[in-house]
Amino acid sequence: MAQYTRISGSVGLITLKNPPVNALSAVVRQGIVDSVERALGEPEVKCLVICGQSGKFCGGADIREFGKKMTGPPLIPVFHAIEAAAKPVVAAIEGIALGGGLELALGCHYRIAHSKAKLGLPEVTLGLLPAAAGSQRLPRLIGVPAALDLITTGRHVTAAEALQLGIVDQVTDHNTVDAAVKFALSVAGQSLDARRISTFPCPRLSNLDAVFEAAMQKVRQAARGAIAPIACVQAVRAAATLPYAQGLEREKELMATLFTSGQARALQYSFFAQRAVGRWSMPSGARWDTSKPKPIRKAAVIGLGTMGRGITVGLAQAGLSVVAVETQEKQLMEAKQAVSGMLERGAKKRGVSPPLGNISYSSNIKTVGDVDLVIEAVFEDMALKKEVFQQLSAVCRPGTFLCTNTSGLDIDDLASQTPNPELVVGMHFFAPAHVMKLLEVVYGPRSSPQAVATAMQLGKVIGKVSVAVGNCQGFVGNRMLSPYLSQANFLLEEGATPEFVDQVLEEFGFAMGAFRMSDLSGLDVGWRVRKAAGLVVPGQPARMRQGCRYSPLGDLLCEQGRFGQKTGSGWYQYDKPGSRVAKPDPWLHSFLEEYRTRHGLVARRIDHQEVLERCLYSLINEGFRILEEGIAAGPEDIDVIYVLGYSWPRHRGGPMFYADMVGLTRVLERLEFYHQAHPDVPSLQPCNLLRKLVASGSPPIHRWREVIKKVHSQL
Ligand SMILES: C[C@H](O)[C@H](C)C(=O)SCCNC(=O)CCNC(=O)[C@H](O)C(C)(C)COP(=O)([O-])OP(=O)([O-])OC[C@H]1O[C@@H](n2cnc3c(N)ncnc32)[C@H](O)[C@@H]1OP(=O)([O-])[O-]
Repeated sequence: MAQYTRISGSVGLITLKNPPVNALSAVVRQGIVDSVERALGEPEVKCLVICGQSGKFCGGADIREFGKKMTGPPLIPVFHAIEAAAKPVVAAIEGIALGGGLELALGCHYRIAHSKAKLGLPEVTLGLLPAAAGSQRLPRLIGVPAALDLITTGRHVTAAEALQLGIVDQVTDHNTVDAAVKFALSVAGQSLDARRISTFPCPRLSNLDAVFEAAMQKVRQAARGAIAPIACVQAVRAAATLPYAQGLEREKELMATLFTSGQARALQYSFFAQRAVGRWSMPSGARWDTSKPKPIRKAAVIGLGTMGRGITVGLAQAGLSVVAVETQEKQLMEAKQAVSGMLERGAKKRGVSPPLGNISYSSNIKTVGDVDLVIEAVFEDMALKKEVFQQLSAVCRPGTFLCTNTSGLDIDDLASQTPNPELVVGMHFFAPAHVMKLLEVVYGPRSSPQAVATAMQLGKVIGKVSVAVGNCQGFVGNRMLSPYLSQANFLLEEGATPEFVDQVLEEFGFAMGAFRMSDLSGLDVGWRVRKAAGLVVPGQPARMRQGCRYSPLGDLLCEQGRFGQKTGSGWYQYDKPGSRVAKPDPWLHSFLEEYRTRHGLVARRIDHQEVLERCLYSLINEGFRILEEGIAAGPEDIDVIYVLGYSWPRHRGGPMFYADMVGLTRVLERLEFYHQAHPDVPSLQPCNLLRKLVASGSPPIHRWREVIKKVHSQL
């Protein structure tokens, strides 16, 4: 709702009330209409102030209403009524003014913001564009280049930057409503003709076409197939080239193409999925709201390689006291320098001083005796990790949580090295650890709900989106990646090239296809994992392991020292070791031909559809197995992991959402088709849960948890 009160005798105060972010739901919109009418009708009232309850102005349109039948007054006429008002209307912006919230403020005649407020038009991140005249008013107020930047990126700006850009008229450190009331009284009775933004001419640009061509090129490159950023550029162009009313029509047309698009649904699903994963649960029944986390004030990081350094930076930046341990003196000095550098660069970007004092460095593991939680990040070797856990059990005080950054080793096996396995969980960070948003929190069968709650809470404190998953080889992300990469290798055996497979996957929206990604992370990483799993042993049949098809292509490249970017060659050729520009490698093409001949394989023509379906459906099928086993509680967990950790294109929602969009019947049919052609590839054999979902009429994704619960209760 929107509450109307009269204050200071002649000020009409309208307070938006719709927790948690005062979104512009139908009721709130109607409340604004009624309150503005009332204030304009009361002669005593000389001016109006609009604010939001609980220190938040407005989070925009109510996303929960999207996809439902529209009720209540539409936003544009509401904002026009405010702009047309004969009495000054001042927006008192506290906390947030985002999307429709900022558009409401742009409809007002003046904007006063608190210094801590964040403002922006993030609609593009939801697959939309600012559709309450924001794409027409903002360019008129701040100019085309600045408006293009804010609208195509959706980034939030601080109050200080908003003042500098001209979005707000004043910034205060004090009570914003009081400041707005004082300001409103000071301008009451003055002409408002120069304050109605929709009447402003859009600032002219001598190189208008060049500006828009550059903007369009930039968004097309970054979009990877997303359509909203392109529509955003077109809407701002309308503002720069058309009269306001026509521009508004264009905005409406463009929004209509986006609103019902699959991409908008995928991005809004992703928005809520990232919030839903915080409401975690375990098969034991333990849940986010019944398990109390322990506060972590002091933490330790063991092993200061690339991951350990990033984790240390993340903890220190979040204000924790950190003990950073590296037993190799030389490595310790290098790490200290690297960490300090990362902290200084981060602090400079945020305009704060670097928290260098939060970290103490040591080469002696005995110095972690008084910490609340330890994150082990040593080399990915089980024997070494077990040794570290034994040492930690000896030096840490009782109750210290012991966490490991392993990317797929057995958490419970590590827990067995300690007297308190209930205090052991996995905290799987993604490189670079101080940048990537995702944190996979992995619980073993003996991990306590409090240990999970503590790790999830710590993830939130250091700015991560944490997802709680069960212990299994490769956890969720890497486990699903394995069939995806196997299919990519099998496709090479059958006639495809790395360039073709990668092109198909990058057109789908991945930042990098399977082979460019492997070259980046290093082919030797997977080789070590396969060796540890006993898959690379001389004397085994070349292309079979335990009765299943196996491709030794990656092993053969590693045996020749082709580890990817780091060695200057892998699936692609690079100018020199460390170079990032992948070039097709004639040597690899002849190697593949020779390999096929040696194994009696005949290359055949493989099309886009087959590459996409075999790589993605085998990955999705593994996702269904993970849901069936209860390793992930719901499809949202898997989708958030893939969007934030494995560059699954956000505008496709995630693997499970994509399966829902394609249609489960189709996914099942295609898996059956490919499994029939490749009976020795178990990852193509449709998972029972998928069959059950199809048999129960392929319910929409938000109802899968019910079917999963039923399946678990029958187990
Ligand atoms: C016409 C117009 O042009 C168009 C078409 C539009 O306007 S489109 C809409 C444009 N607006 C946005 O893109 C802003 C989206 N929101 C955010 O970016 C963030 O939420 C936040 C505002 C910066 C707060 O972050 P937070 O970290 O403090 O808390 P939270 O956990 O994120 O959010 C707290 C709770 O609020 C819910 N929530 C947040 N914003 C919401 C919104 N706009 N509508 C409905 N619910 C919303 C959210 O789901 C969560 O619920 P629950 O999980 O507790 O049940």
